[in-house]
Amino acid sequence: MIAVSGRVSVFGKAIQRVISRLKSPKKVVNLCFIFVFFCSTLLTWREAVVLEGAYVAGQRNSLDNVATLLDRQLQHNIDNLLFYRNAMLYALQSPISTDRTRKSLADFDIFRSQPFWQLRLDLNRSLPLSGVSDEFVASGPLLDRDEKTIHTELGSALELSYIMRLSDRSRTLPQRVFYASRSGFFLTSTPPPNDSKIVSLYQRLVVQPYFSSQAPQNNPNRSLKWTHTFEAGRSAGQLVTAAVPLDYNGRWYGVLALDYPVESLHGFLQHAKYDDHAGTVLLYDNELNPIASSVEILPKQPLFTAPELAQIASVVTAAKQGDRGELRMDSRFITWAKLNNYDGLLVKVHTLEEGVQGEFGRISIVLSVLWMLFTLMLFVSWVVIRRLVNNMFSLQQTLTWRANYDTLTRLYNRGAFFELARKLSQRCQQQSQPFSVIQMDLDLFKSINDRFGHSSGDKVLTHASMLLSGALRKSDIAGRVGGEEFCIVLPDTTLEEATKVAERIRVCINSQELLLKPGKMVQISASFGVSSAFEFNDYDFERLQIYADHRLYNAKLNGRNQVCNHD
Ligand SMILES: Nc1nc2c(ncn2[C@@H]2O[C@H](COP(=O)(O)OP(=O)(O)OP(=O)(O)O)[C@@H](O)[C@H]2O)c(=O)[nH]1
Repeated sequence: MIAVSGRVSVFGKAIQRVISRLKSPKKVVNLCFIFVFFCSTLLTWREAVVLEGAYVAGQRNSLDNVATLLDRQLQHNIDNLLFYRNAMLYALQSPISTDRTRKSLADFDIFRSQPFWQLRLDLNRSLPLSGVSDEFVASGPLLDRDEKTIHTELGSALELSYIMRLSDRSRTLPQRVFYASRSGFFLTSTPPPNDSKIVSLYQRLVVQPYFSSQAPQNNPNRSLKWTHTFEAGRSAGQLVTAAVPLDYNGRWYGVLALDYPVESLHGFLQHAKYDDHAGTVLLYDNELNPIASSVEILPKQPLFTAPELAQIASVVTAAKQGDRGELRMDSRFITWAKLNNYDGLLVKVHTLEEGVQGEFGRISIVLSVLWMLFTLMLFVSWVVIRRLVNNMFSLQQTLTWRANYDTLTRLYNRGAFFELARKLSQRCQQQSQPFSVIQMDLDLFKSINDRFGHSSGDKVLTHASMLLSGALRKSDIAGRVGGEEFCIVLPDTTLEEATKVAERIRVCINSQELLLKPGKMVQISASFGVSSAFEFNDYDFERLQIYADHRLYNAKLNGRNQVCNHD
């Protein structure tokens, strides 16, 4: 406790020392206000930093919610897709032969050369298999109707058609699931009627990149691949597809895939619940082509220019799946998230206008306004206090001046003059220098007052003191010691030199005529008494002043307007 109070007092003393060094109170006031301004700005800035952190976290959470929701949905669908592949693999491994499958396979053998055909086990509980002719298959470079495996594959697909029929259709993200076989048939969750469209449908399935990309030479890892049938500026008919190959016993049978129409992704983003509902969420593919967005109609101008997209790409290319991040782009705040179950990017763009309208924007505005108000108040109080301090300072200076000077003649008054004269005499004594005193009195001053009035007398006093000051060196000092009596001390000056100075002043005063009233010129004169320290071997100022006064009296007696330096 003692140590703490000791430290505080040391600190207080240090502050006092600094303040005492800053002699001007104006400087102290300026310093105090700068300190308060600096502290308030620092606090506001700290609040702004905290607020910004909360804003960034809010934006990140907002996008995270959408990313997690989309990821969960995609994960569920991909799990289903892999389940369908496993079901096909089990069926290929252990085919089930029932009357119905045998009948369907027999139908296939009958219809296989027709341009299109359809097999269905149970109208209510399974989906139809739709197929094309042997001739069509023979013409496709990736197609192959292998006689040894075709029946087993068809049987397995018929089994799958039961399972696919059971799948839940009430999904947040509408999609289509299908199996496209290299053997010239397909099974889809959105089956076509048994008509000529089957051929064009199958044709479309097997020419798309999601089919060809699953050929062993194109996908040696046999992994899931995402592909897009994408056309910039057009969303109708565009698809985002996840596809897995179906391989068994060294043969590539076909592709199991699910595709999302871009509209369904669009709808998903529009209805996804994210906290602030402000900003635009966009889904990009791995080449940063926009696929879907949370706004109904995207602005005609792309949201990002090519260099901005390149900037985003440079940040996200090194990122792994599931990574999140943010960056600032002019006035926009961009948050991005790489999805776990899709090799694309989810981006949220939050503009400055949206930010200002949001909660954080409002708090920031209030904070800025408060800071500005405080700064304004601080400035106003600074102006007022500075004015007060200025007034006090000039009042103090006036009082100090009045305490030391005579207001009429602007020479030292008696008290201040005697104090200074004493110090000067002591200094000269210490340095064994000569020291002289001149006592001066205006001649017949009373008659000037009587003839011309008191104010004219004042004018004469002012005039005489001005001539007196002008005749002195810098080291000499003069003071008004009585009504029309003046005293001058001259350090480092002998009696002879002082007498010369007195004579010079006398001549100066007497040589000029003074206009006291219109047409009334007067010539004034003064008498002088001079004494010096060497002469009396005495440096006591009061005594020297008395000697000089005595000699002044002699000068008056001898007829005035003269200098007397002896008794
Ligand atoms: N106008 C004016 N008169 C002053 C002031 N102080 C003193 N006096 C007047 O100065 C006069 C001094 O008169 P005296 O002491 O009789 O001396 P004198 O008339 O100068 O005559 P001698 O000294 O003998 O030459 C008085 O009448 C004072 O009233 C002042 O500040 N202003």
